Amino acid sequence: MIQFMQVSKVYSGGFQALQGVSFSISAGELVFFIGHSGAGKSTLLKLIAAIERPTSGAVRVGQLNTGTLKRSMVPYLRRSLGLIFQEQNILYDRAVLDNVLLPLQVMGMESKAATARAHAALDKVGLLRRGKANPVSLSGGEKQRMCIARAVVHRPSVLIADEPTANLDAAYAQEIMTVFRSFHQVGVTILIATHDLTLIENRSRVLQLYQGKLAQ
Ligand SMILES: Nc1ncnc2c1ncn2[C@@H]1O[C@H](COP(=O)(O)OP(=O)(O)OP(=O)(O)O)[C@@H](O)[C@H]1O
Repeated sequence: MIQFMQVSKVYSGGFQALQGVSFSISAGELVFFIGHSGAGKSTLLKLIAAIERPTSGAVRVGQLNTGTLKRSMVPYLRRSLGLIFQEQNILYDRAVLDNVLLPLQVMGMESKAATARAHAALDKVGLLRRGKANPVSLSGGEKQRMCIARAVVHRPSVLIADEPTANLDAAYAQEIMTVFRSFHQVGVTILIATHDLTLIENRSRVLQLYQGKLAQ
């Protein structure tokens, strides 16, 4: 359901971040992307979400070609995706619940249904009782779980996380992985870029990037 066909990405300054990358991921897989800093992991995830566009080759997500997708269709693509990127965009002037509600409000969901969904999302990440708290009062691990709740509140079929455990100690990192595994168990496709090899279980699928190319 996610397919990269000979994908290359050259940024406007001329830097080649990805070169001839091809792979496919089936619905319901859990895949880790690893590789050195600057290997192209974030770029690859951004191409899936049409945050960046490929310079050549094709990226398919379901029926959509994200490289050629019209701007007006990008929200439609994003509805099937939950995004957890390093720039977290947490709103510190709003409560945890309101941060999680935001994507549903943007989608125009009616308030009662949206609140029920947001509570359910907070429950899944173990933060139901922190809904009224200000995000400032959350620990690093709790903030990251709030971001996961916000990313899944619209029930995406694919969850994309870029370094979701960066800056977290080992216990918090394992908590975050437990949350991801629980979504994986109910059929969500999970893509995680990480430097932290301890997150990866033996049976997991791992795609390694080296200088913009997929290592074989
Ligand atoms: N918007 C941009 N403009 C120009 N160059 C960029 C841009 N974004 C990323 N790059 C460059 O592309 C290369 C790949 O970056 P990317 O963020 O995809 O790597 P990464 O594997 O995710 O690295 P890290 O693990 O450090 O996050 C880097 O050398 C980076 O400097």
